[in-house]
Amino acid sequence: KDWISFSHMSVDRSLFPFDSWFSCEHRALKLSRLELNDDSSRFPQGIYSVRKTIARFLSVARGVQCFPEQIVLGGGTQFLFYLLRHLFHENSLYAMENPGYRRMYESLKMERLRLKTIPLDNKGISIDLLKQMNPNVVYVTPSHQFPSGVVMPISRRIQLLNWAAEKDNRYIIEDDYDSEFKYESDTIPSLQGLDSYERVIYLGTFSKSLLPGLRISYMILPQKLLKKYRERCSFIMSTSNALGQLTLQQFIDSGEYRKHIRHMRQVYIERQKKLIEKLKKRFGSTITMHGANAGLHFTAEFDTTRSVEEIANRARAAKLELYNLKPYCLEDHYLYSKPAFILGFANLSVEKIDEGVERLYHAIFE
Ligand SMILES: Cc1ncc(COP(=O)(O)O)c(CN[C@H](CF)CCC(=O)O)c1O
Repeated sequence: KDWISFSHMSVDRSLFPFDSWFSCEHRALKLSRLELNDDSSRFPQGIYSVRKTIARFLSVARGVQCFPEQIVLGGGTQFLFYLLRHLFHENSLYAMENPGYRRMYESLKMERLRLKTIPLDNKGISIDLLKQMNPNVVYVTPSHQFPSGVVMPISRRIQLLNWAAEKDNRYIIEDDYDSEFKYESDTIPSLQGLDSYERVIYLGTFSKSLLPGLRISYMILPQKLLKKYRERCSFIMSTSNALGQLTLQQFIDSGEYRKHIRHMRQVYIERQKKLIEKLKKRFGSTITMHGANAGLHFTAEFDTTRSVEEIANRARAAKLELYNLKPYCLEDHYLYSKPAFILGFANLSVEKIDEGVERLYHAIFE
């Protein structure tokens, strides 16, 4: 039998419109030779016309307000964060959500930055604990908290923005990852679009809406930080390849991007509903699910005496790719009362859902 995947790590490549991507690349190669043969020192922030396309798309899709000049394209969110941290004060205190995105946590630790982790409540990062910790920079994933899946409601977004506006040298890094896919509620506007005090740095990526291998990510700097970026970082050449940028621009401007997102939303919502239905039927009251109304994964706690490790081993033996939440519980705070796992459905076709749930049940209870 072949593997079945609950991985949250990738997208369903079998549904990627390679043909239209290829014709966009062909057009880019034909029409944009000028930008292609310029060395990337001329576009440290990425190709201007590509940034114009992204700015336009973001204002429609996420209510983001920005000029193309504020956008910096980069080969991955972590690299952009590495640039960004050079714009803040030397001894800034950083904070991030717990459970949270371990790769960001490791990036902060590697840079030996002062860092506090802040637990979540049912609306996202705890605003009371944030006020107590009083950091300068807080990193949040409001659209679909990573990994818990909590969608930060407007009320908490306003609290966060008011907190940031209270004092100088307070910034919010909004990582809007996974924001393309919303199911029940309609899209909640980004923090960046609600921010009128220039305190939000917006991080975005095409890794989930297109392909992680593209390595096209972007950040939007408020004017004050843009000025610092140009003073301190403009010697750093662009890390986002020009052909990828120009193909993406054709893909968005031709309407293919909007079409693809609409198609994938249909596909993912059908899988998500079928998966939740099957899990409820099979696990009954032994399963508690969180964060299911957005993104390409949700989390589930299981009322079992079996350990996370043993379940992980049994899943692997049954060829079921399954990630648990321990690696995302930072600083050894295991924030779940029972064994908790990430259930991703981007790589789980509808036909495989029944078998996938059976293997999961076998790994946990049989
Ligand atoms: C919270 C968060 N912000 C950004 C990205 C995207 O970064 P980039 O492709 O470099 O633009 C990810 C990507 N997450 C990966 C795939 F899901 C890895 C998950 C894991 O480390 O478990 C992510 O979780």
